[in-house]
Amino acid sequence: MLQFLRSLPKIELHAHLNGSLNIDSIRELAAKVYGVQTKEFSTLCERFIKFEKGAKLDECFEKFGFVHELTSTKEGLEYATELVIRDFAKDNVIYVELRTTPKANANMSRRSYLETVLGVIKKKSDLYKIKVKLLPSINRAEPVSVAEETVALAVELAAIEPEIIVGIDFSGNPNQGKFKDFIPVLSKARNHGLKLAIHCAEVDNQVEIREMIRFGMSRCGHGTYLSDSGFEHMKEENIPIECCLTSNVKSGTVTNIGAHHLKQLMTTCAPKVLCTDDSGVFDTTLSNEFFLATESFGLTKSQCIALTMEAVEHAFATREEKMMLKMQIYKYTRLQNKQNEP
Ligand SMILES: CNc1ncnc2c1ncn2[C@@H]1O[C@H](COP(=O)(O)O)[C@@H](O)[C@H]1O
Ligand SMILES: [Zn+2]
Repeated sequence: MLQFLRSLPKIELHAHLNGSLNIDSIRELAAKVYGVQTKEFSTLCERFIKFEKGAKLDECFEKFGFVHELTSTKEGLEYATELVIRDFAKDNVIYVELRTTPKANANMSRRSYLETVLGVIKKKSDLYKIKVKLLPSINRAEPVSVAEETVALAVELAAIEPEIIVGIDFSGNPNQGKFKDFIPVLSKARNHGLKLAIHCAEVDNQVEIREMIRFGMSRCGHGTYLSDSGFEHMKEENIPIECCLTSNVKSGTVTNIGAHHLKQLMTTCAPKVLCTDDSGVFDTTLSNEFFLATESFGLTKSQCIALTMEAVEHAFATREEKMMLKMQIYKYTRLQNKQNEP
């Protein structure tokens, strides 16, 4: 099964750039760009992917600082972006939507941050035979003024690269910031044609969940604490829940894999996609997330293929791109069927 899942051409719709750098790539990045190969660094790397039982979501957010240091220079960010693209491609992901929060520091403005990531996507996608889109992220823990700058940049750059910048991600620590404050800036993004992927119901805040549902979104990140009527609403509106199994379990928002809402989404035939969230921090791959789903919920190979096709449907891609992706998946499944013929 694992071999089948690794070779299956896959679609990744929920991946944070800085969270997707796996431990080997972090070491590679540190060595190549900064020449770091000390023992202390190795200890930091090991601590990075270690989660104590009963970890809290807040602890995850402290981990990002480690990678953010390594991507705080243009060179570091460039190489990190390439490594993340390479690693998804290695796992046979044929289409990935990367999301990332533009950060300003002494080395880069938010504009140059986004332009740097965009530049690498343009230069490297063909090399790794993977289609890459970019969703600039709004970090809800930061002031609204930062979100306004991010959306203004996204709108401007999307006009130049409409095939790459296709939406906005609303993320960050759900225990910080108020969704309501971001409604005007998110509306602006939507009015300019950008799709919205919103982290919604990652924690149990029913007032905010209702505000988000009322506002609307193209895709829902996590959806863990949606009420029954919330789940129904998402189904009626054909809004998929981006399910991130390992992320939810390791960060403690879901008590154990068996309790994950993917099970309910499967039984009710509600729209859903399987994603990694932060494959580096949570030490996983998309193949691994599928494998977990097969082990925990008994998903068959054909259900995994159907889930992949469903992800194509919900991708922020053009009709032509979706056709191409479906063809690639179909080709693989036909080959599999042939090989299994007696
Ligand atoms: C675990 N669940 C999650 N919930 C909410 N936001 C998350 C997240 N995982 C990651 N991020 C958001 O993505 C950033 C890292 O990637 P970038 O620096 O933007 O590339 C985090 O700092 C956080 O803002
Ligand atoms: Zn996320």
